[in-house]
Order: sequence, then C-alpha cells, then structure tokens
Amino acid sequence: MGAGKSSVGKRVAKALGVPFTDTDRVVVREHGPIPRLFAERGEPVFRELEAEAVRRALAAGGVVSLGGGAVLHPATRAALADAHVVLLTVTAEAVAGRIAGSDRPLIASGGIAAWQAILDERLPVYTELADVVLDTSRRPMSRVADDVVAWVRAAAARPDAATSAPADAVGTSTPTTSDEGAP
Ligand SMILES: Nc1ncnc2c1ncn2[C@@H]1O[C@H](COP(=O)(O)OP(=O)(O)O)[C@@H](O)[C@H]1O
Ligand SMILES: O=C(O)C1=C[C@@H](OP(=O)(O)O)[C@@H](O)[C@H](O)C1
Ligand SMILES: [Mg+2]
Repeated sequence: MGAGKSSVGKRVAKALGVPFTDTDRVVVREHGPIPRLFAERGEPVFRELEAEAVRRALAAGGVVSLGGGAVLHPATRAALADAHVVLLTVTAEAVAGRIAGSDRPLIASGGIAAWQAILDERLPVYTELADVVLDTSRRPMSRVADDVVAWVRAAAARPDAATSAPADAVGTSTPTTSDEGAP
C-alpha cells in the first residue's frame, strides 16, 4: 500500500505500449468500493474476487498492478511464476504522506503502525516472488517507471526470459535498499 504500484504500473504500460490492468480497479468496477466489500462481505471474499481479477489480468497480458495483499492467495502466487515480477518498496517515512487519509480498510484505523505490521508479515512472501526490487522512497514516479521499463527490456532480452508479459506486482516498502515496508 502506497509504494506506487498503480501509479507506476500505468506509466510502465504506456511506455511499453502494452495493456494495463490495476486489479483493484477491476474489483471495484465489478463489485463496488473496497471498503464496502471488506465491511459487508469480509476480507476472504475480497481476496477471492481479487484473485479472479488477477487471474484474468495475467492471462490477458501487459502490465498488471496488484493490490498489496493479492499475493496472500495461493493461486496468485502460483500464477506469478510465469510473470516478470517487480516489487516496489517504500520506507515508512516516505509512505506516511502517501497514505494519509487513505480509505484502505487494513490501515484505516491503525495508520502507519498497521502498515508496518502488515509489511513485516508479508515481506518474506514479497521477496520470494520478486524478480527485481526497486525502492520508490526517494524517486519520483516517472523515474521509477523508467527503471522498471529498463529492467523489463533487459529481462525480455535474456535467453531465459519468461514468456508472458511483465507484471508489475506487489509494491510496498521495506527498510533497507528497497521495500522498507511493503503492503
Ligand atoms: N515515487 C513516488 N513519489 C511520490 N509519490 C508517489 C510515488 N509513487 C506513488 N506516489 C503517490 O502515492 C500514492 C499511492 O500510490 P499508488 O500508486 O496508489 O500506490 P499503490 O498502488 O502501491 O498502493 C498516490 O497518491 C501516488 O501519487
Ligand atoms: O495490501 C492490501 O491488503 C491491500 C492493498 C490495496 O491495494 P494497494 O496495495 O494498491 O494500495 C487494496 O487491494 C486493498 O486495500 C488491500
Ligand atoms: Mg494500487
């Protein structure tokens, strides 16, 4: 949450001339606002709806920006094996302003402490899935997008390149080089 997956993914897709899907936007379009889904149907239902949106988006190809918790679903983790996975990270310090006033249900009441706790819990999964990690804390979105595009082009040129289109998955933050917090 707040690393820039949605914003950067859109720019990357434009630069590469490929389709872009933000899976949260798909879920919202098809099922309504995320806070309402969490409140009325619960997080497990949201995760199933999200996983289905991710499945379709990855099958369609192009750049796919996931919600930070999408990798909690085993089907999504499995599907990402065939994609180029970019983990965007951000420090707690840098993300604070980005998520201020956010309606994301998992941090609506707990703020940055909740964000950090979620990141700490998920970080092993994020790093396991990531093919590359880029920190966004001190770089404008356009520069982050440039870095992703360069990495994708280099990855596509490698002989062992994955066959599917790039996926701008995950994104959050952690405390060292990159993800200083990841949700
Ligand atoms: N590199 C960046 N520098 C400054 N602000 C950023 C950066 N990337 C994203 N943002 C801002 O942070 C907020 C969250 O970005 P978003 O793309 O929705 O993140 P995510 O999809 O990872 O939750 C947005 O207001 C966006 O404009
Ligand atoms: O990390 C999470 O569990 C979530 C992240 C959100 O997406 P972003 O990571 O794009 O903010 C959104 O899917 C939902 O609020 C749950
Ligand atoms: Mg997003």
